[in-house]
Amino acid sequence: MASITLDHLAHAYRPDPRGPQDYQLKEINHVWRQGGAYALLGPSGCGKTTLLNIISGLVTPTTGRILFDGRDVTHLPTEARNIAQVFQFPVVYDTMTVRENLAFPLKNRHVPRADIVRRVEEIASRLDLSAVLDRKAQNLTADAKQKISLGRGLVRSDVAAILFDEPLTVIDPHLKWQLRSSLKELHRALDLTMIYVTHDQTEALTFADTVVVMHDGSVVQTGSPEELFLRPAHTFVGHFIGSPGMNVLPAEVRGRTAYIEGIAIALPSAYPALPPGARIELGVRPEFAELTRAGTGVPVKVRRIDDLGRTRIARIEIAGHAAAATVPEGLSIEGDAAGLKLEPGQIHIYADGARVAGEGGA
Ligand SMILES: Nc1ncnc2c1ncn2[C@@H]1O[C@H](COP(=O)(O)OP(=O)(O)OP(=O)(O)O)[C@@H](O)[C@H]1O
Repeated sequence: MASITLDHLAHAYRPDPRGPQDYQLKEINHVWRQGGAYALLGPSGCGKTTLLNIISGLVTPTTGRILFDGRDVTHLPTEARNIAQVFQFPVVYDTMTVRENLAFPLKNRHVPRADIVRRVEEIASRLDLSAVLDRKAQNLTADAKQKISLGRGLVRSDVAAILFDEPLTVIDPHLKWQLRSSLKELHRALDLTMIYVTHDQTEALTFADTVVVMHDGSVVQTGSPEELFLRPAHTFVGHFIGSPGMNVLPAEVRGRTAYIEGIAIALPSAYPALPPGARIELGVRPEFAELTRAGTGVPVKVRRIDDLGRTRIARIEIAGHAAAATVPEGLSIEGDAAGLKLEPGQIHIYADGARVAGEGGA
């Protein structure tokens, strides 16, 4: 196990980068704490795999350093980094049994036989593979093969970190939730540093204690699932996390009031430090925006109401801008006119996408 430090790390695939636009990974400074459960979350093409490959040694960064427990490994090859990796698609030896597959990484490192037996059985049991331990891998389903790949990643106790690159892509949907919780339990039991790359917020939020959100080659926020939900540092995080995502509306802010096309919304704090000329937006999650009767709160137009089972979500317009709100139990709306009540402490103000802290709040 190790803590992994990314020190002023940046990467451009072209050999002669001329400016920020040439970098697929913009400068990152981050410490992956020893024993932490991390997710690296972001849409396709944001740079997740590039960063993972820099950590594992498959890609050498254009600038910056990578340190394992303070030791500079930037120019060390993968084999010298003691990293385990699990990829999207199974990497198993078909002609070996499940037991032999799981034991392989340990045998290679001359781990004592008794330790191999114990560890293989522990990992097999946690991944529900005990019943097939003596079967050849080739006859197993794609799900079982991917579980073997996960097991091969998890079986070593001496690795600096385990990197998972979208490991549940090929797994049948009904098994996914089960494996997600198995991985979480495995993390608790094995005390290893785990970095889980995904574009799926549910996978990231259920697995990780700390989620690193990437957008367009940059880390836009690092925080607990709760922080990402309650205080999105960037409008992208607000959109990307949550279902539906945060409402982001163009606004003007004067004193403790925001105006959306002239409609006043009271704010809990003032924002004297908003940069002049910046694009100002108000962000509020649908969970903190409640539909009310027409004539109360902010006037809105209701486009439709979606019944999601446990909750109802109204698709609304605020001064012509699309938004979503929660419909409280028992509220019935006649026609398309309604009101909107916002929870003041859950309103955020953004300048050019970045959250601005208010001043003098309650
Ligand atoms: N070998 C390469 N040469 C040039 N550009 C590359 C190379 N590999 C990736 N890129 C580019 O770098 C950017 C980041 O890609 P990367 O694969 O790291 O993103 P990602 O978030 O992992 O996406 P995905 O989930 O689709 O793999 C993309 O614009 C991609 O086209």
